[in-house]
Amino acid sequence: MSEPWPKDEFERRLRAKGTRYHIHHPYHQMMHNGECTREQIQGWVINRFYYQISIPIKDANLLANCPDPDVRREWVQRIIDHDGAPGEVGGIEAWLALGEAVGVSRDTLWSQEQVLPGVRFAVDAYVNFVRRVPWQEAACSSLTELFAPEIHKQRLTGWPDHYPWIDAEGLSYFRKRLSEARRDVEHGLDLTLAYFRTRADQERALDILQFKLDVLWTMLDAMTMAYVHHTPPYFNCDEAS
Ligand SMILES: O=C(O)c1cc(C(=O)O)c2c(n1)C(=O)C(=O)c1cc(C(=O)O)[nH]c1-2
Repeated sequence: MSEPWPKDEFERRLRAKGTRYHIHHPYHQMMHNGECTREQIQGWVINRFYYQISIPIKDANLLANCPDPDVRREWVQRIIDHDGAPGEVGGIEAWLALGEAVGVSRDTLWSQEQVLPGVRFAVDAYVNFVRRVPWQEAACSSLTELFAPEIHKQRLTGWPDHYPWIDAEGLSYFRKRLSEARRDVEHGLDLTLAYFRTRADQERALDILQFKLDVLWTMLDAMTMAYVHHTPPYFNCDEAS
């Protein structure tokens, strides 16, 4: 059997997975290059809302499987980050404001009527994965956040120039996530480096991270089919045909 990688090499291999992050997906590149139509931006915001509201449910499932109070005390902050607290706007509320800034009402977002089947399947696969695996594997699956600060930064710097019709106030979600993602990923990475010790474990961790990268990538594939190629099934397609 192969020797385990030293921690720094294991971490390097996890970080190397960034080449498969959805920042490189053509839909994301279009968005970043200012090539998206209003409908394509709106479609992304509508579909990503399903991810946003599923994240706290995913984290509640991890907590439900975790017997360690120290980990739970730290992890529960992720739910509060999204749901908010007295005097503190949460991520879900910030995403609703993003919706309004791009011309999508709160009711439309909450209705989930325009969530594409492929997006729903991908997000549900993530929540169900976390529900059924040991909590340490669930923690590892959050590590795509290693690569998230860069993508949030890109939006904060690029969108005001490319999409002046979007009220800049609406971008506060991305600002908020910059610091939260950095903190979360430190915790998630420490847990992962400590738990996955044998070479087989470490390879399993890389597979888990790849699964999560695939979730994010697949969401954008579904959006590409609907909003770039106008391929059914998507919201309104009956009327369009
Ligand atoms: O906008 C993005 O590209 C992006 C990516 C990710 C990610 O990498 O999973 C998350 C988020 N945003 C995000 O806002 C967020 O709250 C979040 C939580 C998690 C997670 O897996 O627990 N990922 C992400």
